[in-house]
Amino acid sequence: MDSQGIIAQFFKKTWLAYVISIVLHGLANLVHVQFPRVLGEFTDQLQLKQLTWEGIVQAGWALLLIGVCFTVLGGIAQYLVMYTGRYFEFMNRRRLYHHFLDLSERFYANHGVGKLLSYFMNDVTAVRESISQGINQTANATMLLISTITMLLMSNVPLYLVMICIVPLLLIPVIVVWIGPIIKRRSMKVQEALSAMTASAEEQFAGIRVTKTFAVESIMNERFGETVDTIRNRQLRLVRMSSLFQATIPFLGSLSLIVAMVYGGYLTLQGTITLGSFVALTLYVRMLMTPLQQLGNVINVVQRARASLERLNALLAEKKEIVQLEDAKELPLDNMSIELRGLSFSYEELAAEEEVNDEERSYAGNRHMALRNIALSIPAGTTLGIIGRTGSGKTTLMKLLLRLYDPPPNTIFYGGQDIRELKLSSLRENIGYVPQDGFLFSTTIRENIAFSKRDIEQEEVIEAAKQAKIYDNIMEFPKRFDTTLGERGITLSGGQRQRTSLARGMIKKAPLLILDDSVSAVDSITEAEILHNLAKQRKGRTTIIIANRVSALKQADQIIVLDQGTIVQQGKHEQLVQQEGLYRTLYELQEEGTRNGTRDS
Ligand SMILES: Nc1ncnc2c1ncn2[C@@H]1O[C@H](COP(=O)(O)OP(=O)(O)OP(=O)(O)O)[C@@H](O)[C@H]1O
Repeated sequence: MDSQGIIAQFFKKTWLAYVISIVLHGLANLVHVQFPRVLGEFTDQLQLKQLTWEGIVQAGWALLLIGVCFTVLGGIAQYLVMYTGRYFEFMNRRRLYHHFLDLSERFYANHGVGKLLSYFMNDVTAVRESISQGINQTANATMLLISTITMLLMSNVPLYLVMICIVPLLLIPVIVVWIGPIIKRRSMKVQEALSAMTASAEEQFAGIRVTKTFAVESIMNERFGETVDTIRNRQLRLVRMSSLFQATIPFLGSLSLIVAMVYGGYLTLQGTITLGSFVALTLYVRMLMTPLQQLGNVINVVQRARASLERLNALLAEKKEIVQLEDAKELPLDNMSIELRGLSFSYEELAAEEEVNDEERSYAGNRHMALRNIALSIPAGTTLGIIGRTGSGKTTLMKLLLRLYDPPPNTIFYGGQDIRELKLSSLRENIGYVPQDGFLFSTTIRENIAFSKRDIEQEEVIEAAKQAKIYDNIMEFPKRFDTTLGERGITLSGGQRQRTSLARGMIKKAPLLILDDSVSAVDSITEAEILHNLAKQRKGRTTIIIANRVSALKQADQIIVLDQGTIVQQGKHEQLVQQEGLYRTLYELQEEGTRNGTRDS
């Protein structure tokens, strides 16, 4: 999307409001520029001693009428633009959120939440301000400029005097061209610093417990202070430039006024122009200063907003990494067998498709492979167990099965169909995935469990809670299933959170269920009960269980052992414990641990 993208779409919807507002601004200013004319005529009549009491009252009413009309028309025009500006925020925050939902796992792995919040808050607001203020003030200032100059030319003031008075104003475009880009650059730096601060604040709040338990408040305070200092320094640099710019424009206006006073005064003394013309001239030149100041302000704000607009457009131009084919197919639910053929994967993006130099190419060749040449068949309705050291690629394999990252073509098949040819919604709706760190939303327990099926019967929610062995805990909470979690409610323990998340996965009764180390935080007895319930519920359905404890995998139809992204052992529990290797080592260590634990107690 080009940099006009956001703005063009917005004006397409709101142009009428802006047209009305500009017309109203025009009318308001046409009325406003009558002010010097009325005063000029008043002065002439006063000097010629032709002024009567009725004349004074009439001039008073005329000025009052001018003031009221200007206020009402200008006020409505301003309201319209401000109102529409708020609509800009609403429209684009929704649009950004929609776009965020489309972005890939890789994008989120590389961008902190704080940074993304900054787009929502700071950048959208900066653009909105520039649109609202920009349009209001530009419309107002342009109309006032045009009408003031027209009135000046139509007045009795000689043309050469008008031309001499406005010479200093001709310097304005030169200054705009010089300072404008500097303001934009400095603004971009401020937005980046704000973004860094939001990201840092988000991280600091998320890690506040670690900070406190390690008693490193002062270090974190200093670290956060640095981000705030950066903002201050950059903002000061921006403010210095903006102020210089904004002060220069009225200064040039004042120069015009000085020329009008000195030269106009001289011509009045000489009798070349009347006193009324002199008053009108000085008032008109004074009147020119307001629109000039407004235009200076607009240019300032617009330059700042351009920096934000560029950031927003760059974000909106961020492409979806996972793309669904036009003729994508449904997941073959009648055959949920899974086949992995020579699957290798690295998180580092493929540089080969882009123009790269030799050094980068050799780096691409040496990419760290999270998975290497995985070949595996999981017949429909069976249970696969996966075990392996930390960082061996277990979660990566699951993310590829969900197509959160794109696997290479012809490497993952569901029922004989390449995963890349399947509809994303069909794939993900039919897979229940219980991740390691079961994130729960700040809503009720019921809504967390029934996350994918909001209108499901309460009995099913209860059944899922019982199967995941969280039911008894829930019944102890004051509002049971209606208990609110998170910020506004209670905090669950790690084990309770994990089991609630497990219930959320189990209630889906999906053709494929993946448990990614989902029972690690429960004791062995509860683990055995959960696995028993799971085996009953999942009979005839494909299930993948990743675990660090051998005990969780004993019943699996087949088990694979991953090490550094490769399958190093494969078979049933009974076979693997007979073989020399990682599985037996883990088994023996864990059995010994259990025996020691039992003896000690
Ligand atoms: N988003 C990512 N970007 C880059 N590298 C990643 C990313 N996620 C994981 N990795 C790397 O890929 C490798 C495999 O990670 P993975 O999370 O699949 O391991 P795992 O077996 O699930 O580990 P654990 O048991 O500790 O959860 C590791 O070397 C890890 O550092």
